[in-house]
Amino acid sequence: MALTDLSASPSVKDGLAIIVVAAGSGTRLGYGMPKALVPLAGRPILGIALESVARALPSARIIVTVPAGDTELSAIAVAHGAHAVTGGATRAQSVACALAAVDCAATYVLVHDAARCLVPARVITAVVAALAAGERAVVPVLPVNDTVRGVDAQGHSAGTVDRSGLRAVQTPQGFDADLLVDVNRQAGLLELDDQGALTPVNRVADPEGITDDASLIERFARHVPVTLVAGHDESFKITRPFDLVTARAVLEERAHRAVADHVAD
Ligand SMILES: Nc1ccn([C@@H]2O[C@H](COP(=O)(O)OP(=O)(O)OP(=O)(O)O)[C@@H](O)[C@H]2O)c(=O)n1
Ligand SMILES: C[C@](O)(CO)[C@H](O)COP(=O)(O)O
Repeated sequence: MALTDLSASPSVKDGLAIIVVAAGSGTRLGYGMPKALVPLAGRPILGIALESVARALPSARIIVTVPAGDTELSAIAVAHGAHAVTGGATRAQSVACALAAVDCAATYVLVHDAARCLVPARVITAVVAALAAGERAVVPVLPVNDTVRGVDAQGHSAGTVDRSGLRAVQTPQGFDADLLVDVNRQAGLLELDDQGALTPVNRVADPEGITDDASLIERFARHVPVTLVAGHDESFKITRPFDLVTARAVLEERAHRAVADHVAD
């Protein structure tokens, strides 16, 4: 399918920056290296994530967060035309580090997990299209597939939760750039230094309950609606070892499809 390069459209061009957060340690994956460096079908997760982003947004500026002291992920970022910055102790702090490095010309900022490296282009373009249409905070979501149950302090069931009103949240999440900077400042994740430049604040912990970027909007800019768009099964986050099995299967399926499409042409 030919995709329109939304990042080259007059309303979006020059104004779109995408932050790819890759500074996590990957503890739950258990490879003893940053998750974004773990190979998937012979290529590091970060490289695959950056290719997914570039397929949808060939003209966008990309900022990648990397762990302190890293050289390998930075080299991958630079090889893909992105800019690498050292991230923070938590995901939210890493986003703040990247925001401080986004130049002030940005109108829109997308924040994407490197760990969701197989995100289809159509999800990214749906987020950008919603921003270009005037939405200020956009989140891709999926319905919840399983029955969801609460647990009490003893570990017993506290009853079934009505999942018809629940959605599982993915990335990239898209924002009006000024709004995202503003809520990061209100949350104490960013501040202005003596020269008036945005600087990340080293914190012991994140503000409570802030697990994604849109939570900051809901906490600190309640008047701004968070718009939901359709996510995708293939945007799942590689978190535990079994997710690598799924990711390999997705890549194999895509390779088969590409061969079949080529033969049919
Ligand atoms: N200090 C951090 C923590 C996380 N991330 C990024 O945020 C995304 C989602 O985080 P998660 O899946 O929790 O990654 P890790 O923190 O690496 O995983 P774990 O909790 O298992 O260590 C990942 O792309 C990760 O690299 C980041 O940039 N900086
Ligand atoms: C931001 C996120 O991908 C939304 O689902 C997710 O919350 C990040 O993962 P974490 O395990 O909560 O750090």
